[in-house]
Amino acid sequence: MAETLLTIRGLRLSMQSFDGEAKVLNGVDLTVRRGEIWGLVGESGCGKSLTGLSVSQLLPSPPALYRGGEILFAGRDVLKAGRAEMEALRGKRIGMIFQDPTTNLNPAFRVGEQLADVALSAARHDPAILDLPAGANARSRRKAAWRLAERMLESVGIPDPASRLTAYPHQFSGGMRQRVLIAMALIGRPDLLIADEPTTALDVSVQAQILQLIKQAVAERHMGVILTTHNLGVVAQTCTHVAVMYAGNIVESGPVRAVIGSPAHPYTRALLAAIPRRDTRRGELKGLAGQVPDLVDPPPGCRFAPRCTLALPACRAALPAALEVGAHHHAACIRAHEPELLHA
Ligand SMILES: Nc1ncnc2c1ncn2[C@@H]1O[C@H](COP(=O)(O)OP(=O)(O)OP(=O)(O)O)[C@@H](O)[C@H]1O
Repeated sequence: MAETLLTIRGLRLSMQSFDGEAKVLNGVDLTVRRGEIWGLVGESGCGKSLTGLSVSQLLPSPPALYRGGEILFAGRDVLKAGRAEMEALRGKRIGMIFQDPTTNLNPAFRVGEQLADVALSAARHDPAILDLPAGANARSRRKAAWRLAERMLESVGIPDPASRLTAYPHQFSGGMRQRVLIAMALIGRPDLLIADEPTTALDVSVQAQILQLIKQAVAERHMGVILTTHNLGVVAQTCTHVAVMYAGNIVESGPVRAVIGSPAHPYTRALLAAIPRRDTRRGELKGLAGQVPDLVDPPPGCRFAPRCTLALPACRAALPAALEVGAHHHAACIRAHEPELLHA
């Protein structure tokens, strides 16, 4: 089995708000190995982004308050890592791509400068990135970083990369800016890539190209990826594994084929049933009946129980444990072993 990169165990996170403490992650467990692309999927507000932001430790505290659990990466619990250590991990071993490329590129600087800066910062932790002899001076380091930036732009399919390095972000289309951000996230050769809704703002054909780039990067570099998305079509097309989140819990997880082909949790089944067949953005989640619960005062036991047509009194008594329903396939539902019922 491939090397484990990330283990999240029992992660509990609260966010302070005017109404009180919202219990936004309620014991999240997730393991990512090299070569795996994990889709984190679920309705808006279920905790997908906060899971990714917790791994990269990008949430200010307050409002974020970690109430338990651990996030093991590179032999370290990142919840206990200091600021400098986290900056080193983010610069080098964890790459990140976010939904809106405009907010992550500085409009005042040329794209090449921004890429070269990231390369130089990553090279502080891994000098091999610049492929220079030891003791190279600052000028040669800057030149090498610029050359690397050009190669990275080329690798993400930006035509005429040498001249594009001197352009400003506003001179790129949305899809091209997202490619630049992928280049930026990959330039430090990360082991883990966290891509938070990387294609939501893009049109369907550009979306497919960007997802293909992520798949290609995984094949070439053998990274692990966490990809958050509302779109089960994106998961089916891109991911090797999927974790379905509901109100701060992973309710079902496993290989994509198993989860989408034989969903064992009523929430996963409801999500799949809610995909409109003729939608051009196939796989986009539409609203389900009922609402995601208030997380300041969440329902006891299974948080999906108030919306679940199969709920029993026992579902409201305790948070259900994840049951194995197939090879590496788990569902946190006390009725997960009742296939006749679930497939009724
Ligand atoms: N800065 C914050 N302060 C208070 N609550 C927050 C903050 N950020 C997120 N939350 C709450 O935490 C919960 C989970 O948010 P998160 O952004 O992880 O959801 P998500 O599944 O990524 O949703 P989306 O798909 O809309 O991005 C939501 O109820 C949200 O309102």
